[in-house]
Amino acid sequence: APTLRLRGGGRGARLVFSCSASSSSPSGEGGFSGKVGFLGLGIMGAPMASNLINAGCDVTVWNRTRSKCDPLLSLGAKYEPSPANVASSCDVTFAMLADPESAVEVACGANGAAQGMAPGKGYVDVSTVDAATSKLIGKHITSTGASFLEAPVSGSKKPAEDGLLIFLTAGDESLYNRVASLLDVMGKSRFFLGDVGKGADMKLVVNMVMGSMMVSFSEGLLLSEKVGLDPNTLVEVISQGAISAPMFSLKGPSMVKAAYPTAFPLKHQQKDLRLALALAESVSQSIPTVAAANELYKVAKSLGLADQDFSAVIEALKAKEQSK
Ligand SMILES: NC(=O)C1=CN([C@@H]2O[C@H](COP(=O)(O)OP(=O)(O)OC[C@H]3O[C@@H](n4cnc5c(N)ncnc54)[C@H](OP(=O)(O)O)[C@@H]3O)[C@@H](O)[C@H]2O)C=CC1
Ligand SMILES: O=CC(=O)O
Repeated sequence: APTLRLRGGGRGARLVFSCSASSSSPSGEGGFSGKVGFLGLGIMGAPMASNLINAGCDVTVWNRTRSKCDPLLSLGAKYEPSPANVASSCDVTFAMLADPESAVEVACGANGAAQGMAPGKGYVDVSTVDAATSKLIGKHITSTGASFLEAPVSGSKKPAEDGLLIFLTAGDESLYNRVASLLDVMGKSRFFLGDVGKGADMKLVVNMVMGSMMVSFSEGLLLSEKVGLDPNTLVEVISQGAISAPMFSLKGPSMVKAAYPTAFPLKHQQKDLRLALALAESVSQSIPTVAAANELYKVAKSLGLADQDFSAVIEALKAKEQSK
């Protein structure tokens, strides 16, 4: 059965954490002793790796764009020139990549992590991908004798910086227990959901709800303005009622000003909706609201908003209005 373990653990730099602590729990969890690799230093990967370094872990990093490693190297990280090199020099390697294609390339491609894997090592993929991709990566990793855990995260740039992510893990439970203290540095809670694929599925279901909520919120903001209400007042009213959500309170004020500082890139939200639609189709479930939302994110991408925050989807609605 799925288990939830809440920890007061990761608070990034605010927590003194020993990577070689040796306490253990009945589930086999203990402090992590060994070297940690981190592949992919984008919006999420960089703060997650920083928190591990600040907690005292021995971290080795790699990123396709080499310059993004520099801030981590300044904090004390080591560098290796390929995912294979990171994996072979570390005990456990995390990967935070953009999408299924990049996650597969980094894990299974030329000089990919699988080439540096061996029995006793572990690979933890924290990217948001679909179950089939995760299973493919898991197969490559475990064929080397290493262990595999998928662990996509819920929570955005700020929770990543604050060590307050929610891990949705599945796969090798021994590896889950082995890296528990590392997950607790980067997150506030963790779920172990069973076989590889269940973490990916959970993440896609959560994000399809989030993507649709953002579209609905956007429609409300525009409609309120059009009928002569102050959209800032709408944000305030929503924040006090049953549909209050941190996402609305956080992003609403800047959306009213047509500002979309990127925390969760719109292109990644659209990727998640695309993958969620395929997941629903695999079990013949109709998700018409998500399908409609996905179309709007696609329009937003075509307007050049792919790298803006996903709240910029409101601009696709505005464009529809203008083309009337
Ligand atoms: N941002 C958010 O709020 C959240 C994001 N996520 C998920 O986490 C993952 C990462 O997101 P985020 O950090 O925001 O994304 P970014 O776009 O900021 O970072 C993507 C990372 O993937 C790397 N990458 C992309 N393509 C390739 C490739 N072909 N080969 C090697 N590396 C590649 C990038 O390298 P380079 O620097 O060279 O471009 C970068 O390190 C995504 O799956 C996203 O859906 C999950 C929760 C929250
Ligand atoms: O995947 C995005 C998030 O905010 O969670």
